[in-house]
Amino acid sequence: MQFYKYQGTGNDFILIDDRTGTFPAADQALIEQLCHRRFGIGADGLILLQNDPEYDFRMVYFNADGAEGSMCGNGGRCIVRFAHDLGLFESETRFIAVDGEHVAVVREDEVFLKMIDVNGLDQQPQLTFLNTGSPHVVRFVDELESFDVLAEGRAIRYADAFRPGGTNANFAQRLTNNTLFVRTYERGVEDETYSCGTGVTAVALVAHQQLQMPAPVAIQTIGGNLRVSFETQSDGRFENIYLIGPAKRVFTGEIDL
Ligand SMILES: N[C@@H](CCC[C@H](N)C(=O)O)C(=O)O
Repeated sequence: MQFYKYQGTGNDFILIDDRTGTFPAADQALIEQLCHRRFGIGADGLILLQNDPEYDFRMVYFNADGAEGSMCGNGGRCIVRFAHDLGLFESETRFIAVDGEHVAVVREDEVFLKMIDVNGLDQQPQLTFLNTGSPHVVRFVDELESFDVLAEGRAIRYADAFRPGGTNANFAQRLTNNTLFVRTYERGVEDETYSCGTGVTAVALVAHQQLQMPAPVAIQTIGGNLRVSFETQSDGRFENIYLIGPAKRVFTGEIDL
């Protein structure tokens, strides 16, 4: 079976053209092994591109632990680039994912991915919880470079308050008027990743609400730079949220099943 490796700001994924619907998607051990960085191809997740009667394609996303995940923003940008590389659309596409419909535009190196609307933020002492397609905690810290994202992220990810599903955990530091540095502990990878698309989206919305940061918010991650644009409604809702940044094919190969 042929696979394609893509990355979006260092969040890396195995992409499979599963328009035949023959990939063994229920085999969690296989997906975990393919994502393993010693025994497999190595990736933060695996994504199937499947047919859908009403959309250009369907995105099915699995975390590196082999379980089906909630929405992946960087993976969404990568599958849009993949579908574009396969010739499924010219510049604008409409696809369906676990959290609903998405539209996206490819413009040179960048993919502009429309995210789901966000209804509100749950402000708790020292942190904020919200769902941008995946569940995210946002916490602002000083000295993010030297912050222990693994230990602090894991503690939030498994905290009683977020059981049973758990949450992803993002740590952010303001750099300029509209720029943030963000590091993320990802549920399902159970480690810090180089970037998390739904995570930086969550951070941008919280930064707008709590730090009055203007849109678009620019985000630096370990793996590169992203932008998040959005519109705010008087009732506190966020609409027309776009995650913007590069997504690239890295290599392709054969899986021995
Ligand atoms: N890397 C992703 C987030 C993927 C979802 C997450 N790990 C989960 O299932 O909670 C992104 O770019 O959004």
